[in-house]
Order: sequence, then C-alpha cells, then structure tokens
Amino acid sequence: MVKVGVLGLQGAVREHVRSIEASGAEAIVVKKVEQLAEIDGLIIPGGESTTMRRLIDKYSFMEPLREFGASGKPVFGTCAGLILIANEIVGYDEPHLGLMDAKVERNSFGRQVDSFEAELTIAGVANDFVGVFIRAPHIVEVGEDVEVLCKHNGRIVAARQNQFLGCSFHPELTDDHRITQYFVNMVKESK
Ligand SMILES: NC(=O)CC[C@H](N)C(=O)O
Repeated sequence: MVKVGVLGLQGAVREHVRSIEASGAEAIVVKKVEQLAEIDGLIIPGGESTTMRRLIDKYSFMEPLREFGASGKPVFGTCAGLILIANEIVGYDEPHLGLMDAKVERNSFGRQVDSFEAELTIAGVANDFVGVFIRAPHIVEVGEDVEVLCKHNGRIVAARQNQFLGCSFHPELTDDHRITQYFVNMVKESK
C-alpha cells in the first residue's frame, strides 16, 4: 500500500487523512522532517498559507520539502497548499516552495463570495465534482508543461505539472474522494 503524507503543521489535516484512507492508501500526518523519508507522496492542506509558511520555517521544513518535490515524489497542494507550491504569487516578491510552474492570486473570488460551492468538470477526474471554495486562490497563469484540469467562471482552479497537482478548492470537505483517488493513483504510478 502506498503511503501518503499530509503536512500536519496547520489546516484541514484530519479530513485529508480520511480521504486518503478511503482512496486505498495509508495516511501519515507529517509533523517532523524525518517523516518525509517514510512517504511516497504528500498533500499540503488548505488553511492559511502565511501561517503555514511561518511554521514551515520554524520547524525547518523549507529545504526538505523542496527536495521532496524535486525528487519526483508527487505533491498535491489544496487551497493554501496550492499557494505554497506555486512558483509565483501575485503581489509577493518571493514564492514559498516554488515547486509548480503556476502563478496564483490569493483570496481571488471576492468578498461577497468568500465561501461557495460549485459543480466542476475536472479533466481525468469527474464532470460533476462539487468543489468547496473557502477564501480560495486561483491560478492566473501556468507554464508550458502545466495541464489545466479545471476552470470555474473562466478561472483556472485545478492544474497538474508532472508530479505536482494543485487545486483552489477543498476536496477533503466532501465525501467525494475522486480527486484524492486521482492523486493516490499518481503516487502509485510514480513508484
Ligand atoms: N481555505 C484556504 O486554504 C484559504 C487560503 C487562504 N486564503 C490563504 O491565502 O492562505
């Protein structure tokens, strides 16, 4: 059984564990750098990217996470996790992990619609996936070898570049595990 870690510093960790287990993989909550050696793929959850970044620095996760991504092991960033893996953030001089060739904008769905649900068509995953968006980012631009998997109202909300997967919404907050299953399959294929 493949082992999928969830970065457990902050955010929606438990829900991802449930979703990983429902997708036929073993879930490991990663709270220490050494645990990265035990896992075959990693989910960086939603939460608050600035807080998560502070904790990544505090617990010396920055370089180990960059190396994990560079090693070819799959990384899935959801919502704040997407902001963390992107290589450009609108309004910021520096990205965080800078793993995926995508430019993201934070809190980009406006104040009136802070949180909402939308039925999405996600290439290779589903054409009726309910995405839960909570002060969500969106992807403004992607590099050449990034595949756009989903748009909502003309905005990119899911994309994949080789071993990196990112989405604006919170797939772990519904009982629909199909995008987690898609990621678990990426992890299996990378072994
Ligand atoms: N639900 C989320 O992960 C929100 C992301 C948050 N707005 C941020 O910028 O980090």
